[in-house]
Amino acid sequence: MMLTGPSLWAALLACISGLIVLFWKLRSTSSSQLPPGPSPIPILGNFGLPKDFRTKFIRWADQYRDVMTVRVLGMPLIVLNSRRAITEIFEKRAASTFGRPERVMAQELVGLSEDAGQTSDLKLHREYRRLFSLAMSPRAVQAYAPYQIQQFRQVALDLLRSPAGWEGTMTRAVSTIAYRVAYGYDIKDVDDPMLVRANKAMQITEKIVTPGNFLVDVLPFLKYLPEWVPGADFQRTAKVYQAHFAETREVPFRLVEQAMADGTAKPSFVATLLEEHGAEGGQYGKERIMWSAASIHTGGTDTSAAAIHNFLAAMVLFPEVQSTAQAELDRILGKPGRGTSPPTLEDRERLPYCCALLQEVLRWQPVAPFSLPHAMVREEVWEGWTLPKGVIIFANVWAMSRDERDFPHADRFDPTRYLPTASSSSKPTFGFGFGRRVCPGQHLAEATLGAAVLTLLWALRIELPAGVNVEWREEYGVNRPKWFPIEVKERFPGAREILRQSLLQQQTE
Ligand code: HEM
Repeated sequence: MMLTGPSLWAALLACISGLIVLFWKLRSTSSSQLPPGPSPIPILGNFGLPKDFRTKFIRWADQYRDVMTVRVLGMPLIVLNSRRAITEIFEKRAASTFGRPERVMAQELVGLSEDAGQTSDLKLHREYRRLFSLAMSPRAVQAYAPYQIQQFRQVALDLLRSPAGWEGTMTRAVSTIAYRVAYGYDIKDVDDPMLVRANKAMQITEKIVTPGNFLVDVLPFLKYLPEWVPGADFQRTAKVYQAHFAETREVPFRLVEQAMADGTAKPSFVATLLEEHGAEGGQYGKERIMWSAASIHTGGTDTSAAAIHNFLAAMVLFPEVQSTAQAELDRILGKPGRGTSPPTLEDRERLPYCCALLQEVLRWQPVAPFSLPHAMVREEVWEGWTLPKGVIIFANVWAMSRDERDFPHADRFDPTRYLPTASSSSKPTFGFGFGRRVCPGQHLAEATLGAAVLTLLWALRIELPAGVNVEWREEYGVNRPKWFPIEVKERFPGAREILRQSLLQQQTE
């Protein structure tokens, strides 16, 4: 918490008033018909941060079925446990469930209420979604395919040289893709100030959206304290953060403007929108374009990197799946060797097993096991249960990914579940969220994952050293494995040389 030093009177008063507000809210919500749920542990609620919280959420989903209420610090949270509830509540009642939770520090004080992923302002959110649908459509993202492929050819070479560095190598590749897509900017290396600034912005975001880091989120009226009051140092911190976010948005945007003026701009999200709507951004204005471009790095980096880390874990834990995918590559593209070229994203449509493998990565270890929280913007009643205005509501994606009715032997990594057959067309995919908030970067993300899957499987054989276990981080947010050692070999003699040559050739094109 950022309340330190001689803040004590203010804090004490704040705490007492806060508790009154909390209990008042609690009383008023508990009098309505909330969905059933596990009995709350007084004050702490259901989240004593149990080690096995995922198992708990599966058990609760079995017990309470479609929709349940869990309580954190006595406050109710609604959880949707089934596809039926998601269709009925997140999709059919999307206008009521599209909000985001209120976060005083992040949104009001740091100013992220204008952020595409955080705003609950209907008009603003619509504008962002229109910008994304223009410049992130399946067609628009095709322009970035060569660059995505190029990045993963480099990743394959880096893995051969330094397998232990896989986490950083893959994360750097997706950050680089994000900057190229957003601004046409090529990140030079890990010390590139553009990347350092963006990574710091991501760290700040994580800090300010994590519940419990700032007392002002629990006791919102503290936001009225002027910054000179002892203990109100969060006000100064908020200003520093706000300035950092503004710089992160503005510096690369100005570079695109300059490059467009010089006639040297590369294709990018910002360049596309400024070309389409004029230098001032037309009906949207520059500000909206600036904010939406910034969310490509914030929304797309950690998530895409985690999905690729999960892919790597699947390949070493299920080597027979790795072999089957490689057999498909060889059958369709021809035996690799001298005179052949690595796959491109256009090959995806001829490679159903590799595409199914990608979907299975997102099911087997969903990147966001509880998706992102939405908030009710108005009250709804569903099957007799009240979903009150203002309440946080989220999807139990983890339990759905482990539902044996949809996915027999759900812990097994089995791409055949998603092969294009009559029965697989009804298999749920839920890795990218729901309703009006569904991830606008899905097509870009799938192409990035596709580039990783095709390139790495074509060039490399990746294995787990004997006796090594793969474990997952027990976090509520992004789901990814802990670091583990890997062994990486060329899958055929000359793979390294072909990758190098293809990169040289791409540079001259
Ligand atoms: C494998 C990679 C990715 C995964 C698994 C993923 C997943 C998600 C999920 C679960 C949500 C929340 C949806 C909801 O609230 O219902 C989301 C939202 C979002 N994602 Fe992604 N995402 C990925 C990549 C990307 C990329 C590449 C971008 C770049 C444009 C992006 C931009 C966003 C934005 C801006 C939002 C907020 C949308 C809104 O609130 O309206 N994501 N994503």
